[in-house]
Amino acid sequence: MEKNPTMLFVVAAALTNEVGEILLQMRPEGRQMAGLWEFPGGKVEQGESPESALARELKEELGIDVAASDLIPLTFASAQNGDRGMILLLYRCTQWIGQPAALDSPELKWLHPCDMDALPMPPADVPLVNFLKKFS
Ligand SMILES: Nc1nc2c([nH]c(=O)n2[C@H]2C[C@H](O)[C@@H](COP(=O)(O)OP(=O)(O)OP(=O)(O)O)O2)c(=O)[nH]1
Repeated sequence: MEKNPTMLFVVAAALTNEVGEILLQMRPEGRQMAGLWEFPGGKVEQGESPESALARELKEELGIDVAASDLIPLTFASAQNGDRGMILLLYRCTQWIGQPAALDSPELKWLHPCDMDALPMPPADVPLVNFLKKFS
């Protein structure tokens, strides 16, 4: 990280329910990529581990409590984010406390990975969705 201080790390969760559906949220108006559907998550802040950043984002965005040990690394994507390189880390999560609520987005949707092609998502998410379609 020190050798590449411009790299942006983003963490995201494939929150998966008992029938294999995964939660997506719509990015709100006024934000970059508004209206696109994304995996809940956000940027890793200075001094945070990826897992504690993701647990923080899931609390802020959905109001749920997740233990860092329940975040299972799944896959990652590398993409350009404006003028910066971005690494997007996707974790599987099947255990949490609370009911996910749309605290930071206009809408939430549970859907199977094979149905995600029907929704507009950020370009960086394409390899993540392809991975989920293959291995979910
Ligand atoms: N959470 C999330 N972000 C994604 C996905 N795909 C993708 O390209 N991104 C991008 C969008 C944003 O440029 C960046 C995440 O930043 P964000 O703005 O949501 O982060 P944040 O919650 O920390 O918000 P902020 O404090 O910077 O406003 O990653 C995804 O599936 N989930």
